[in-house]
Amino acid sequence: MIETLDDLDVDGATVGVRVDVNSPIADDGSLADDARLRAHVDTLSELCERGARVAVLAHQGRPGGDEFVSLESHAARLAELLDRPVDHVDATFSDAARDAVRSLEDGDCVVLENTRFYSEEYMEFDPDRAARTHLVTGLAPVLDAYVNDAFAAAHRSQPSLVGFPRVVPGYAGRVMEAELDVLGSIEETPEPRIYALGGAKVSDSIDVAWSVLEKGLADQILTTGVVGNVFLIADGVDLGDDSSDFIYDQGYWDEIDRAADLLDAYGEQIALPRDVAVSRDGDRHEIGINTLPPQDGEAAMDIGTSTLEYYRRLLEDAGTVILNGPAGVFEDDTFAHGTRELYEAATAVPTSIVGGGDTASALRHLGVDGFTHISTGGGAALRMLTAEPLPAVTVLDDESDTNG
Ligand SMILES: Nc1ncnc2c1ncn2[C@@H]1O[C@H](COP(=O)(O)OP(=O)(O)OP(=O)(O)O)[C@@H](O)[C@H]1O
Ligand SMILES: O=C(O)[C@H](O)COP(=O)(O)O
Repeated sequence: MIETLDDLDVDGATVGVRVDVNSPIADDGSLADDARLRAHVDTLSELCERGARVAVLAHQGRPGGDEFVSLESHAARLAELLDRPVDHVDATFSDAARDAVRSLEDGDCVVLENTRFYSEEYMEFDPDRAARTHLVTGLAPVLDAYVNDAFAAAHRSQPSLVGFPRVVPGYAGRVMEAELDVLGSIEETPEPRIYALGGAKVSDSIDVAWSVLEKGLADQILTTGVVGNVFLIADGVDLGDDSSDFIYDQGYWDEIDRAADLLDAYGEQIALPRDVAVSRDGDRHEIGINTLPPQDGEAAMDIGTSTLEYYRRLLEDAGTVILNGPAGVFEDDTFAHGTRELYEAATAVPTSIVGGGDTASALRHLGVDGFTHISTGGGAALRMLTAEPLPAVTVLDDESDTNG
């Protein structure tokens, strides 16, 4: 049983709080979206109000990427959201970091620097080895407790996620608790259970499809987005050179064979698009599967109206729907229709769960709400939706008996 903030004697304790505020970054280096920061406000406010001294740990971006930046602007935004001063220190486990943490008063909060500025944090370790990294051995001596609220990163076994609970009593924060409550009991959600898999991460979606069909978790899979296009090609549909080239360029050509194997094994449970939308003379133009391929220069950018009608009918009988990935290129208004309508229809299902950080921001952008649960996690949510354990959760669970 994982311990939560309810089990933590907070008053005057110095608490390291791992959050996931990995966010889109604008060209000028500022935060382009604060949704992930907002998600952690409850945990951080509660700890500060209960008198903890809070040291926030987080990563941002990946080494070498455009979004690999300091957490300075995250700290400034957190100060606004928490309505209290939040300092930023440009160190994570050095003397400067320890001094900043030691000088906290009850209710104070400091954001330490991007954990991934240190190479070990971008490696995966087992928890014992992670506990011996510089990050953990450097910072743990000034912490009385460790709270993991970073559900969206819990599929990574990186030091700041799995190392601390080995050496400091570990607890789940409020985001982690809520996510585990919903996603940890997928098997108990009402049946029939439909998984709607779209977006562009084709290999991840095929992994999920295999796993949930094999385990009997899914009664039906609805395919959309690039995932749907790959399944159509696997089923022998000629989507034309533009869609095929796109799939090839994205490195997903081999996935067509995996999709074909899946169709052989579970074809009756996998629904494929019945039409697609392309851009013709600057307008949306829908083409039925039987009249494909499209003209040169036309790629399948969205599911069409017949597909939506078909999928809506299937959703009418569902007890649970689990959605991941947009149904089309939702960033372009012309092709946002499929995503908006499919997700809208899903809100009428008794239990509707959305996995995926990018999907969540798409829904905000499209103004669709009313789901039972929208996960803060992308990869982490996908892994839980297949009922697979997350390393950062497993270690909290393993250590909970030894918490003081
Ligand atoms: N038919 C299509 N052709 C090309 N791109 C598409 C198509 N359908 C969807 N996409 C693209 O897929 C992208 C989103 O896919 P992705 O798999 O990253 O979503 P996600 O699951 O929400 O991500 P995350 O798991 O990070 O939350 C969008 O940028 C969208 O434009
Ligand atoms: O955005 C995410 O999915 C998490 O923050 C994990 O980031 P990563 O995929 O770079 O490890």
